[in-house]
Amino acid sequence: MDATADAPFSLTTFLLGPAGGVRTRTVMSLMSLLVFLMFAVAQHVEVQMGLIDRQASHALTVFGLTGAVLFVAMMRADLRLPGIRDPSMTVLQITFALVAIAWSYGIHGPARGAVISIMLLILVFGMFALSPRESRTLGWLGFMLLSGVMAYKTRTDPQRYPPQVELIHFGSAAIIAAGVVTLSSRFGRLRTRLLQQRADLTEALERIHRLASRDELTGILNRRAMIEQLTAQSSHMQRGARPMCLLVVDLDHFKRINDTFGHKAGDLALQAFANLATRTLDERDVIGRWGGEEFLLMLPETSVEAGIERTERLRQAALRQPLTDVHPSLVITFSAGLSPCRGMHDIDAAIERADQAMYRAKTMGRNRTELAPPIAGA
Ligand SMILES: Nc1nc2c(ncn2[C@@H]2O[C@H](COP(=O)(O)OP(=O)(O)OP(=O)(O)O)[C@@H](O)[C@H]2O)c(=O)[nH]1
Repeated sequence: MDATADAPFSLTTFLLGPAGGVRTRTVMSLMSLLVFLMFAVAQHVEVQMGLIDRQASHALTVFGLTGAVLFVAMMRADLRLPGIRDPSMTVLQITFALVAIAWSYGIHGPARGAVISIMLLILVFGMFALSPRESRTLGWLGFMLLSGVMAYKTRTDPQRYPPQVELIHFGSAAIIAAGVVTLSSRFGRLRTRLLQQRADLTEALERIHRLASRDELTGILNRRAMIEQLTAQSSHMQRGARPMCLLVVDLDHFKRINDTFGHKAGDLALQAFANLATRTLDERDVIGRWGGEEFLLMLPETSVEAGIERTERLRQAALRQPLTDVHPSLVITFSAGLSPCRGMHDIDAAIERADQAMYRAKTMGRNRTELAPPIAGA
């Protein structure tokens, strides 16, 4: 491999352009220039063998090589022609090649049969880059150009292009054109189906990811995704991030809401609380549904004092926002337990401490926050 390929002012970059689209297109156009060069050599040999007229061959060679060099220059300069969106100008390049092929047919005399198969090759290559409509149009264009040259030559040079032979060649060209048209339609359908399948697959993967990480009712993280977040944050702590606080929140007398207003109202209350917490807490805070009417909140890089202050903010916000959709005076309150978490090894223990503090808040009358007792030896 060329070690200088991507260096800022390397020869490769100078000649072929920066790595990426421009370089790929330049290399492709260089390859078609190479094909035109090979044709020029082949024609030269045919001239030597007396099969082609020297002047006619010369004119075609100049036409082919000039065009191919121009395409290389346009690709290298990333030049866009007005009205052509495709930076490779595939339609234009193939049209140019088809004109050269038809011209070549007109000068090749006895060796002209081979020219028809080269037209097929060009059209089949085009199918991979073009839309079915473009492929079909170019298929017909190639056929028309060849037929035009055949008709012209049978009139002007019937000795070398006898009508009977040209009829057979015309039939071959017609079969090729019909084949290209049919194949391009099938190929187009296949491509559309593949694109659709890819879009479906991407959507299904996104859905699976959502289902695997989100709580279906509230849309916040589920327990599994919450554990992942806790693990990620504690590894940040290992790399020097400040300690985090964990908060266990349990909605008060939730059974009563269900029993009084129905299960659907209970669901609404859970959604309302999840929304409120997401809106009220800091952007970096993460909330997950831990189970039933219990939530776990992770407050990264947060001191105990700041954690208490944030929990209080949430509690006050809940008091100010009655669940009017269910009942005008229905207010959700919660009991919470807060505990600092010292790292990866402390996650389970910190959740347990916060849980116990939350139960203490329940026994102390609910609608309050309790702090877990300091950790022995910390
Ligand atoms: N509507 C609804 N209810 C749920 C859901 N998950 C759990 N619950 C209900 O939440 C209630 C929890 O009741 P309890 O554990 O007795 O607690 P509580 O009534 O909140 O009382 P305290 O926690 O002591 O304040 C039960 O009635 C569960 O059925 C849910 O997804 N939707």
